[in-house]
Amino acid sequence: MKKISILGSTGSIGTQTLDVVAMHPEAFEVDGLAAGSNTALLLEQVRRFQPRRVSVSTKQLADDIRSSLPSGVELFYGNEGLVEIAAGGAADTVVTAVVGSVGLKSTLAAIEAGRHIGLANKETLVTAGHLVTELAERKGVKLLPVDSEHSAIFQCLNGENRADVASITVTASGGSFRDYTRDQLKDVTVEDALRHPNWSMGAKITIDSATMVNKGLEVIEAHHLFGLPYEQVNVLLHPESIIHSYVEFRDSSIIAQLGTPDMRVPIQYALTYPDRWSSPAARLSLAEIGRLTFREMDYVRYPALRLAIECGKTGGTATTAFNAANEIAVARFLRHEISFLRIEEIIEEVLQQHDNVVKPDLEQIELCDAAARELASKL
Ligand SMILES: NC(=O)C1=CN([C@@H]2O[C@H](COP(=O)(O)OP(=O)(O)OC[C@H]3O[C@@H](n4cnc5c(N)ncnc54)[C@H](OP(=O)(O)O)[C@@H]3O)[C@@H](O)[C@H]2O)C=CC1
Ligand SMILES: CC(=O)[C@@H](O)[C@H](O)COP(=O)(O)O
Ligand SMILES: [Mn+2]
Repeated sequence: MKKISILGSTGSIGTQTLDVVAMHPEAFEVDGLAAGSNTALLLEQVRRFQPRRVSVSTKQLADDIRSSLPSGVELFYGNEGLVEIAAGGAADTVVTAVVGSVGLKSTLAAIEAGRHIGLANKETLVTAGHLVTELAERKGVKLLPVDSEHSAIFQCLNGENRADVASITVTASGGSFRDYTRDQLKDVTVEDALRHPNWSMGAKITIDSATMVNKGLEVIEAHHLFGLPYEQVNVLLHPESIIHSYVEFRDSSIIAQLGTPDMRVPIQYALTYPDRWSSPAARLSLAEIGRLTFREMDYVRYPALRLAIECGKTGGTATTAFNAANEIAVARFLRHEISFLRIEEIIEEVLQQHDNVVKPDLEQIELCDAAARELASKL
């Protein structure tokens, strides 16, 4: 039995992780679940998966559900609660599926405690990639990618010599507005932006996908996960999201990973690596699809992607500021406070005022994150 804990069990990745657990009850045991505020769903998950430890985002929510929990279940709350679920208990693997850099401390705590990480929470690597990867290396902990593109690259690299890698290419669907001109983006609504053509995901990542910030975060995530310089990380538009990403080797061979868009596949692979188990994901029929299409990435149409890659190349706290500004701007867009195009403007304005710290420690990252959030909230 593999014991797993999930940070963000009530979200898109969290619930799909529990789907994978439910498909293999003989193999997985749920040790801990951390949710934000969806206590109704959390209680349902507690009844079904019988974790020993749970957490919610506030003391009030913890007080609200205390009497509904079976006896013996330990209850925590707040950021300390996330850390408790990540590092306490007895999990072998922690799936990091909270959204945003709020996941950083708990991810570091899980690694410190020697837990392998099923890493969905890409913002953690964007905000403090060097801290996470260095600690994982020191602790001998595996960072197993859940993000579909990174899982694809991870699978393509299986058994390969890293020195033979010429480049990796992260594919991008183009998001909800892939066929819109920049002029047409002026009046788009939150509801339009939340309609991703291929994936059903949480609200924040769906907006990130529409601005192409998601691909920027993923380039930075790939740089940290696979230890490659930015010059060896490419992005390619691929509207069908069938080729999840690929690796080109120095002999010109390309190995790609393909599949129908279903996050249960990369989630399960992170939990069963290096083994492959059966999955209910729809089988891919290339004959039925007939044609896959690709387009050169357009960095003028998607300026936030260019900006993210520039921040990655700058290094230090530039990516921390980028991520924090984006988190605030997306939250404001989702609350209908700003327009869609204002998201990338706010990121750019925050970066213009950012004083970069090279090789920051955790405290410097937290300070930078807070400052960028404050500014992005005011702009
Ligand atoms: N969805 C997808 O297909 C993919 C997602 N990812 C990444 O995975 C991560 C999760 O995304 P997704 O599942 O879509 O997001 P969702 O918004 O669907 O879920 C987020 C989860 O985090 C919880 N949460 C939010 N804030 C807190 C907090 N302060 N304390 C504790 N828990 C909190 C939410 O709880 P509650 O709902 O109870 O408030 C929820 O369980 C993101 O980093 C995303 O970029 C990567 C690849 C694909
Ligand atoms: C499922 C997944 O991994 C998402 O990150 C997805 O890739 C979003 O798609 P695009 O950002 O390519 O639109
Ligand atoms: Mn992805």
